[in-house]
Amino acid sequence: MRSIRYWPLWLLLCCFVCVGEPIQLSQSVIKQGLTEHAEMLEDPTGTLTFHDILLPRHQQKFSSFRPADINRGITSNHYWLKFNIRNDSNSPMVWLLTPETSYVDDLDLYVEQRGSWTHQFRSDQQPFSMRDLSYRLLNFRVSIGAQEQQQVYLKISNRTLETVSIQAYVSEHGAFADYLIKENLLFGVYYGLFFGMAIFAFSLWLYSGIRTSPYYGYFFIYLSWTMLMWGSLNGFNFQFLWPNHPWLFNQSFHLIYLLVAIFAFQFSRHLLGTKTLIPKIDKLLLALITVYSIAFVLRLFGEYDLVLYVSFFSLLSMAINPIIGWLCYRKGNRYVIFYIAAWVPYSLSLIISLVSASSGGWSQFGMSTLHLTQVAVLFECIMLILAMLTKMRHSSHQLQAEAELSMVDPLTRLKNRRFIEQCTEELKHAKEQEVELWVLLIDLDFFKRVNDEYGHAVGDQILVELAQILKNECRSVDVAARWGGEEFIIISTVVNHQMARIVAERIRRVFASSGTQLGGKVIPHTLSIGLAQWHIDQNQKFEECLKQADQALYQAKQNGRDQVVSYRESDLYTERLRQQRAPKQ
Ligand SMILES: Nc1nc2c(ncn2[C@@H]2O[C@H](COP(=O)(O)OP(=O)(O)OP(=O)(O)O)[C@@H](O)[C@H]2O)c(=O)[nH]1
Repeated sequence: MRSIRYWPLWLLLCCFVCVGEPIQLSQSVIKQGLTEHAEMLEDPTGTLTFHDILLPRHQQKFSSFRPADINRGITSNHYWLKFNIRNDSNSPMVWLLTPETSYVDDLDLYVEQRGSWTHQFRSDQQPFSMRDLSYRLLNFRVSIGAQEQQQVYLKISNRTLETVSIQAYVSEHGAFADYLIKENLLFGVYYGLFFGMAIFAFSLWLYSGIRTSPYYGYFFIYLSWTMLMWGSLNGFNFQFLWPNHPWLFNQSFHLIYLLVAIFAFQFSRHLLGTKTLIPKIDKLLLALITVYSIAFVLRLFGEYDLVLYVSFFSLLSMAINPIIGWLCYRKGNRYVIFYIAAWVPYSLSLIISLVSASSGGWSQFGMSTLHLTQVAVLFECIMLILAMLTKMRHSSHQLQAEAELSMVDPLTRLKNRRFIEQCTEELKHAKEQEVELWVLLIDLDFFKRVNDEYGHAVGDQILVELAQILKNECRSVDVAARWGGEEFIIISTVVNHQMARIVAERIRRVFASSGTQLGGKVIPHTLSIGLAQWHIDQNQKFEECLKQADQALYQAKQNGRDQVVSYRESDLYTERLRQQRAPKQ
């Protein structure tokens, strides 16, 4: 009671107490920080009232507010700042006060105006519309007369544990309006880039197949939560997304941190393929994802303090991503280089921001390190997109190589049947090129005997030697392939039947004259060839032509082997054969 009785006296006294250099208000004052201008007092119990603060015993506890005092770590203590504002001009002015962070709970402003104190209260528990200025951060608007000095007390308090910055900024109202245009432009570009990347990632996800490239999906979700995280930290979520839901704004921070970490790890697992490359680390990531998911659910059930620490840890734990990238790089994942480049700056700035925010007095820069982290996250996302595109290119090369391999016969290294089936489609274009296409169906004579007599390995060797002869005798425009077993095929683009026969005869002759060496012995061998023209210009199907070549080959075998028979010579014979084999009516 005594203190209240004498408070006008204290008030008078306080007006003369020096609290550092007053802030000289002018049109160049934009976001003037309070360090070096203010004094501060910490109230660990949060019980001091404004009247208590005015008492000499509390006034004595005020100390100058230095940059190292800005970050208070994780706390729910209350803080008082006192400072003076002067308007030396001849006209009245309006000044604004804004805190450094969007997530401070309550602000009380006491301003001494012509001998009496006015009190204003702002809270992030109030709907956004209650703010003086439609601005992403809490704000006060105060008038000051010409040639006037005002003494100001600002109380900063949080209702729950939180990382606390007690920095606040003073701006001249008109100058702030100009500044706001630039700030909005900058944030517009910033979020525009994020939106662009999100749409790009989503499109790539749909384009590359939702199941085949899940990392695009995880990246898209990670990017979306990252955007929301910075939207919350900058205060835009409350301003634009849910202005009438302060509860949601306050609760969303830690939940979003957890979701960012969960999807960053899910994305990393799928992009890097940690499950196969580094299975132990993959299990660690899965364990972290599980812990963060549990924390997420606990917060939904109201657990606060534990989830707060887990959510900060979840952000911090993302700093292991460059190490994971490095481990995968060592295992041969070369496209990971962009992934590492993405995470190194982001991880470093994230560590600096989180450590300085959660351990008071460590940094001189308050929460301004968050700006650095915001730039780093933009760079990170660009690099991650490059990492994904590189992986996609890498995978398509791999697929191409696999596809090519699947069309090669492993024994002879010639193309195989699958290749012929595929390329006959493409060869249909030869129709316009006015060339004749000839199919040579080649079959070794009495090959079973060779296998039985000399063994399968020798049989294989003969097949390889024949393949080499086919490669040598074919031109680059022709296609030679192993059709299956001891049967080979050539599709040749020679000009006429005579030339086709010459090619076929040459193959037959070279093979017959070059017996296979086995020890000091030479194994003789021959082959037969069935030749048929593929009348592609008459829309003849390849299968039909193949049947004709097969009939010619059949006749070559019937005629005693080691010879070339063209379908034109054999057609009458095969027609007869077909009639003989046709079921009787
Ligand atoms: N060594 C080896 N033999 C093969 C391979 N593929 C098929 N063969 C053999 O080729 C032989 C083909 O025998 P057949 O179809 O009876 O024909 P052939 O003995 O050559 O008699 P004709 O064709 O009538 O002259 C079989 O013994 C198959 O085992 C292979 O990749 N390697």
